[in-house]
Amino acid sequence: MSSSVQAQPTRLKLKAVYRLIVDNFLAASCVVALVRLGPAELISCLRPVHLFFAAAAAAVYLMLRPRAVYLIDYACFDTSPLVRIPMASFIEHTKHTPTMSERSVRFMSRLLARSGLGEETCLPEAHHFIPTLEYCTLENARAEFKLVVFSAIDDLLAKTGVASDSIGVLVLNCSLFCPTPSLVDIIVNKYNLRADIRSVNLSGMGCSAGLISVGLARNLLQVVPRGSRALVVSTETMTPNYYVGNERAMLLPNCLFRVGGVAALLSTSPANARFRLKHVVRTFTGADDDNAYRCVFQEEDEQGNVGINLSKNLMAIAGASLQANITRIGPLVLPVSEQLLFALSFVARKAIRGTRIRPYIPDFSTAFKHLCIHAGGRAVIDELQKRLHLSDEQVEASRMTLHRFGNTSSSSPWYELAYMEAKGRMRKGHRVWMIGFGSGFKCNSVVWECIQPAAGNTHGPWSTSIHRYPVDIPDVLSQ
Ligand SMILES: CC(C)(COP(=O)(O)OP(=O)(O)OC[C@H]1O[C@@H](n2cnc3c(N)ncnc32)[C@H](O)[C@@H]1OP(=O)(O)O)[C@@H](O)C(=O)NCCC(=O)NCCSC(=O)CC(=O)O
Repeated sequence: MSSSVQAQPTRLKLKAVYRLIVDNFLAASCVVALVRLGPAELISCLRPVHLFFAAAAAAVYLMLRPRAVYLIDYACFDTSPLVRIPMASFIEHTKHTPTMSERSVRFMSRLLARSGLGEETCLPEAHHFIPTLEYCTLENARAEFKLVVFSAIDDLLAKTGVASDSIGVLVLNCSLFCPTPSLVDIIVNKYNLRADIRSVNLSGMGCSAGLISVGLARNLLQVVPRGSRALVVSTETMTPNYYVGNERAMLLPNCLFRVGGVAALLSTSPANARFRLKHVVRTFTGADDDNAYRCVFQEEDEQGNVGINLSKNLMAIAGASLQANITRIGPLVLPVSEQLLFALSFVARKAIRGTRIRPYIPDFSTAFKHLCIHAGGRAVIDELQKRLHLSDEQVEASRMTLHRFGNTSSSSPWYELAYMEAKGRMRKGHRVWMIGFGSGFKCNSVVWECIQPAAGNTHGPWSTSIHRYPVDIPDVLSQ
């Protein structure tokens, strides 16, 4: 025991030296070569043709490279205490739902105690009435959507001082509510947006769609006039999604999903921008794997009650899809030293079959300062923490967001970003990794680099509660 504790600092020191050497190898070799050549010899080596090709290559690169995209700002829906659902109220409420058995009520009560959700998460107004299903109307669903999304957009426009008629692109994702006219039409109508706006409404794409929206907005910004603005809205409308049957896998979403939403403003102009978009990486594992495809599945139970069936395999599938995602994002973000170790372990595992060489898990703290992992559920965060060898601090924003807001679907990484900012932990140059998971099965990543941290925690979803966080979250709440 004591020798392993002593070995730990030595190993860390050795790793630091290894990184220093490997990560600076190329730069150091260039400097040595230049010093050995000397300036006179260097100039004599250069011919006009070299300069011509260098200038031509630079010109082609400048013309063809994609435009940089910036995040001007974002605003998360600040959930109102009026629609708060303490656990006791939730359980009391389900007891009055005649189609739910006593066994189901006990099951949900047990799940809630272990879910990692706190007492301040919010459900839409309709879910506070009995019998709930009678209030889950189209009109109430639209009202919930408008409350969440208009509040977030109003905050965003007020924060940025941007006029709504300067928005040229609108991308919205909401998985389970897809009325006609569409949700983007509701926004265009309310804010009197331009007649030539390029608008896209994504539905049925699950919790990872918020990051798909960011990627889509980035792509659309490449083909509209330079400096245009894109409004990205991510939300889930809970009103029509109250499951009243007794299938355990379909009762789970009732316990986990809560109200939330975000509006974010992107642009190809860096003016007043707070973050720069570095990478968007999408991976999809549902093509040849029915388990992955079906692991978040909307369906009817035997009594015809519609709900979302969450498979018990979800954690394993999320882990595998994360593996696919980091294999693609790793080379884009990790320093050479980490990539080399990853490649060596990969080759060793392939070459020496039958031996138990564990795959090398890169140290992502060398690439990112902050992680925003979709707050899908306690077990999902546990799985990711284990897979990526993350510290408690690295998953703090995710656990605290789950505790304070519940699983708000595609907007959850934004509540986590807001958490980090409200804590005053963001600095210029810090890199943020947002990871989203969702039905399909998809794992998507977005990387931001901070240009300008938030001025303070006077406004936003955490403004009234951040002083109470982080909180200790026991495995099981005493009941
Ligand atoms: C709900 C939990 C907090 C419960 O934690 P526990 O430590 O108690 O876990 P556990 O596995 O022992 O589960 C407790 C009891 O619930 C049952 N149970 C758990 N998961 C179940 C499931 N999917 N279907 C049916 N039953 C299930 C177990 O059998 C057990 O019952 P018994 O005790 O009788 O044996 C955790 O399982 C969790 O976080 N699960 C992940 C939730 C999830 O899938 N989130 C992703 C949402 S989808 C998403 O975010 C993306 C998208 O929608 O696109």
